[in-house]
Amino acid sequence: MKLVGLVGWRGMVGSVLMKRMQDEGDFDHIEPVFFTTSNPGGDAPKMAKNETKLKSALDVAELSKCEIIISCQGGDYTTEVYPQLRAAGWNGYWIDAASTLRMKDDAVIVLDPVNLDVIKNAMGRGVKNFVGGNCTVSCMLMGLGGLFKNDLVEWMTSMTYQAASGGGAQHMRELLTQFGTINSSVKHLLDDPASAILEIDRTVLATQHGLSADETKQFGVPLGGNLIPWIDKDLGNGQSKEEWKAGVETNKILGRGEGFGKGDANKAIPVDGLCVRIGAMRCHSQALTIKLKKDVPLDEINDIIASDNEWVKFVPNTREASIVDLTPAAVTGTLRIPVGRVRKMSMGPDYLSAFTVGDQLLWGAAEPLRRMLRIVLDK
Ligand SMILES: NC(=O)C1=CN([C@@H]2O[C@H](COP(=O)(O)OP(=O)(O)OC[C@H]3O[C@@H](n4cnc5c(N)ncnc54)[C@H](OP(=O)(O)O)[C@@H]3O)[C@@H](O)[C@H]2O)C=CC1
Ligand SMILES: N[C@@H](CC(=O)OP(=O)(O)O)C(=O)O
Repeated sequence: MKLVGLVGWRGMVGSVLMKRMQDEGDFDHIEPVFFTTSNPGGDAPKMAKNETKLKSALDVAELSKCEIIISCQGGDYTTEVYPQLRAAGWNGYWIDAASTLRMKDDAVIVLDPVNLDVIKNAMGRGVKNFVGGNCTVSCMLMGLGGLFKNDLVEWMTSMTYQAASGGGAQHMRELLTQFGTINSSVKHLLDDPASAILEIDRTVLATQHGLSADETKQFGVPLGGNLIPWIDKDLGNGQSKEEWKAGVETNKILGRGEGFGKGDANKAIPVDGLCVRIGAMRCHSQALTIKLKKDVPLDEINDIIASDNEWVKFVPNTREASIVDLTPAAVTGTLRIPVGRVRKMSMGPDYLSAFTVGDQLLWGAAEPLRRMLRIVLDK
C-alpha cells in the first residue's frame, strides 16, 4: 500500500477531509502517516495503522518517505516546506488545498467531475502537483459545468454571497459571537410584543457600531446583520483577489486560455464579478449572469445543467422550490450542488440567469483533494 502523508488533518478543512475519507473507505487503500506542526510524537488519530505517532510536518526526510502527501495546512506551510521537498529530490504526488501553487505551470487545479481529461493528460506528462481550486470557483463549476463543456458560454459574471467559513474557523466563531451580542442587546425588547420595531432597529445598529475590537478581530467590521463587499487582497486595479481567481482559475480548470491550448476553441472565457461576504456559516452562493454563444431553448439548457454530474440538482424556477432547496441551510453538510433561478433575462434570449449554492468545505475544499488521491491510487 502507498504511504500517504497527511498534513493539516486536524484543521477545519482537514477534519472535513478525514470524515469524507472515512465515509468512503479511503483508508482501506493507503498506509497513512499523520504529520503535525505543533505536536510531534503525539498520538495519531484512530485511522492510523502502523505509524501511530505524529511526525513533524517540518521533517523533510520523514515527508520524503511518502509517495503522496496531502496538505490542508495552509499557504504558509506550502511556501515553506514544498520547495525544500522538491529540492531534496522528492518526486511524489503533492495534493494541496492552499492556493500557493495553483497558477504555477507545473500544477493542475483539480475538480475531476469537470476536468478529469485535464488531470489525466497532466499525469501522462508527469505532472505531480495537484491543487484544489478556489471554493467559489469549484462550487460554480460543479453546478454550471455542463454549459462550459458544451461550449455555450461567451462570458459570465458571478456575484457571490460567501460564507464566514471561507475565512477559517475563527471567522465562523466571530460571526456567531456578533449575532449573540446583537441578540442580547435587544432581547428585552423582543420579549415585549408591544415594543417598537424602530427602537429595536436603533439598538441593533448601535450595538453593531459598538462591537469591541475583540468581536471584530477577524473581519475588521461587523458581519452579523451586515455584509462585506470585499474578499481577499486588493489587487490595486479595483478588483479583489477573490474576483481575479474567478476568471483565471475557471479557465485553468477547463484547460482554456493562453498556454493551455491553441485556436478559438481554447480561448479564455471572461469570468468576472463581485465577491461579497455574508453571514452564512459554510455554504457559498452565487448569482450568475451568463451570456450564451447562441440562443438555446430553456428546456435544453435545463437538461444540460441537470445531466452534467451526479451531484448537481436542478431546482425548478419557482418560489416554493427556490426558498426550500436553493439555500445554504438546505445544502450545508451535503455534496449537493443545487442550481436554480434559471431563466432567460430581459436583455435577450442569449442572456441567462442562474443561482447556485455549494458547501465550501466539501466541494469547495476537501472533496476534490480526496477524489484526486483516489485517481492517483487507481492509476
Ligand atoms: N477555510 C477554507 O474555507 C478553505 C481553506 N483552504 C486552505 O486550507 C488551509 C487550512 O484551512 P483551515 O482548515 O480553515 O485552517 P485551520 O486553521 O482550521 O487548520 C490549520 C492548522 O492549524 C493548526 N491548529 C492550531 N490550532 C488548532 C485548533 N484549535 N484546531 C485545529 N487545528 C489547529 C493545525 O495544525 P497542527 O495540527 O500542525 O497544529 C491545523 O492543521 C487554508 O490555509 C487554505 O490554504 C482551502 C479552501 C477553503
Ligand atoms: N477565499 C475564500 C476561501 C479560500 O480559502 O480561498 P482560496 O483557497 O482561494 O485561498 C473565501 O474567503 O471564501
